[in-house]
Amino acid sequence: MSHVPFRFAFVSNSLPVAQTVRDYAATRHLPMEIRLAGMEEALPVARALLAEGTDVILGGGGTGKLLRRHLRRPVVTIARSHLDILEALLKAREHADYIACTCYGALPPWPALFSELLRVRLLPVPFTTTQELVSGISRAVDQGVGCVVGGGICAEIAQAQGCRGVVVTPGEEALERALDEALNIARSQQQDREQTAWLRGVLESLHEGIVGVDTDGRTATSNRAAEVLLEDLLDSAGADGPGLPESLGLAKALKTGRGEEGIIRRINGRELVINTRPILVDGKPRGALAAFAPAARLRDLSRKLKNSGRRGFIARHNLDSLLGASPAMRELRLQAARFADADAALHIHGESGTGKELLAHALHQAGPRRNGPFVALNCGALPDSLLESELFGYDEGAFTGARRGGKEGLFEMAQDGSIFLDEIADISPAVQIRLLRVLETGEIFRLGGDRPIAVNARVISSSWKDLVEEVRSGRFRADLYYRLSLLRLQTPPLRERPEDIPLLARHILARLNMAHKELSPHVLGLLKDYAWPGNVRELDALLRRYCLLSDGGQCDRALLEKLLDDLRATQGLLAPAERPADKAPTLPDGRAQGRGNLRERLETLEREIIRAELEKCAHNRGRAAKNLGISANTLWRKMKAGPR
Ligand SMILES: Nc1ncnc2c1ncn2[C@@H]1O[C@H](COP(=O)(O)OP(=O)(O)OP(=O)(O)O)[C@@H](O)[C@H]1O
Repeated sequence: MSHVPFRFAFVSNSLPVAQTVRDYAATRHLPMEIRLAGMEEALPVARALLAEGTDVILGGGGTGKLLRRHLRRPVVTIARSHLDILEALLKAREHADYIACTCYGALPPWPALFSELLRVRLLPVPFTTTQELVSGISRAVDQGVGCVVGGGICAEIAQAQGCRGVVVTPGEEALERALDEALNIARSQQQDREQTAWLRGVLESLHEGIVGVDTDGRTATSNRAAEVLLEDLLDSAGADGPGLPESLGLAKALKTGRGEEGIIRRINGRELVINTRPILVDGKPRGALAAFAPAARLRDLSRKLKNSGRRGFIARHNLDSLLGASPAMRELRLQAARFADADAALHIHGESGTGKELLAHALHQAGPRRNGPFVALNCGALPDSLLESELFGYDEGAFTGARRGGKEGLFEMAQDGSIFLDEIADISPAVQIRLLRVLETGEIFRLGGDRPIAVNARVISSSWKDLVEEVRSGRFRADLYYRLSLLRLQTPPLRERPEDIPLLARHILARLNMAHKELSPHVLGLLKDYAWPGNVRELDALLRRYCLLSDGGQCDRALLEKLLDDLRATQGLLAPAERPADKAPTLPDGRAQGRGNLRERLETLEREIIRAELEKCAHNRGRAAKNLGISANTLWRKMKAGPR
């Protein structure tokens, strides 16, 4: 027996009819619950059945019609066919030729026809309540009918009044039709339930809040996200909050029959972006839906999307990229981790190549803006006009050749992220003023634009020049300095932490796919002895050169010595004022100034240094060369060159 997953119930006031229905249902293996109830009790009985999980209610002619009128769920009536009525009339004719026939509701057309056909007198007894049925039958009996034909309990009522009664039981055809209909209804209800479950699943899996209202503005549906976003405006049962359809734009969608996209409203203290659409069934409005999300989340998504298409706007390094086990580097990492969270303007001071930019990336990555863009600009590399248009952007027509539609500046691009301004000490007084204004107001004006644009970017700046010194000498505005350096970090020069050199050297070789290249303790010693005015960048460059020129995996000590000598020879090319790393012996000003071009002056200076060192070492060339970190050969060569 195949299992039918539905529950049916037949509500009737007649036991024989109920038995007929149950017997027939059994032949089709359909479970059928039977409830005997008079017309007055039929409705509460049916409601209780539905509440208990009955899928479809069936009722006899009168009861069925009554239930159909009052229940919101479909009800199947087992309507007796004309054949069933004819059969009952034939049975009644055996006993009487004046017969009453009961009819629920309006008078049907068949009594006249059947009366003529069967050559009997028929008296129709219309009723809608048991009371009417009883009094109708009683009147018919008084009028002399010899038999009462009808459904349900009419036979019992007739018998109670001393008259014969014949019940019209539904025949097979009527039963078959009714049970087919009940099955169809149950199946389509199940499909509806499945569809609803899918829809609910879709609704609940959305991050957007969804609220649907009917044409009266009453909430018809909502999801969990809506409850979270609207809080007490929409309680968990989905009841309406005050004016919710208005604030969500639903009232307008209902009124105009048109939806809208991107409505921005502040509801419950939260800025929401709302899309609405009317719900039309057969072209007629049946309600409206609103889908909404917090504006902040949409901005976040759009920023991520923007960033994914913009290479170079992502911080590539984190605090672990900042190598070094020296106490100075450990302390720097610790402080950086703390400052990253502080989310205030931060200035990094340090010599060239000490990792200021790397640190800026790491600060962004470790801070609350890590999901926002990281935009970097070397301020020293650009002329004023270009620097301003890069930083602040420009409006269309700001200057000849300005791009159509204008251009977003880096401050705008860094929205909700960080902007790294390298070589900040080099910006002109004009740019300093503009930058100060941005930091003070949190707004920028594009070049040629008159509309302030709010910007929210953490400013990280850096400089190898000492900004305090720059302020003192009047080259840098003090007010801007204070704005930029609420927090300060200093990257230590490599010569102050020679213990980091082996680690850095191995890391650089590994990055060059040269991890197999050995560095003997002697070579590492040479590296540690060198002053590294160009810091880690210089170490990086030297090792690159070393890898290019040396062959095999062995440590080529001679080559490294030569490369270091070459470095020393070119060291002087950096003017001392621009090379804070170079804390080499200073000489009386007059001699340092010298004469000739820069190279000649530097050579003079170099010879002075060597001479001073030789004097210090009692003209022991080996010791002097060692102290200066060059080979004895180089020292000899440099002395031989003599003054030109
Ligand atoms: N502590 C460190 N660990 C690993 N790599 C480092 C470290 N410091 C610097 N570097 C590397 O050295 C190079 C120079 O670093 P960076 O550009 O950050 O220095 P900088 O101080 O900003 O230099 P400049 O002032 O000249 O712009 C980069 O390749 C960087 O990865």
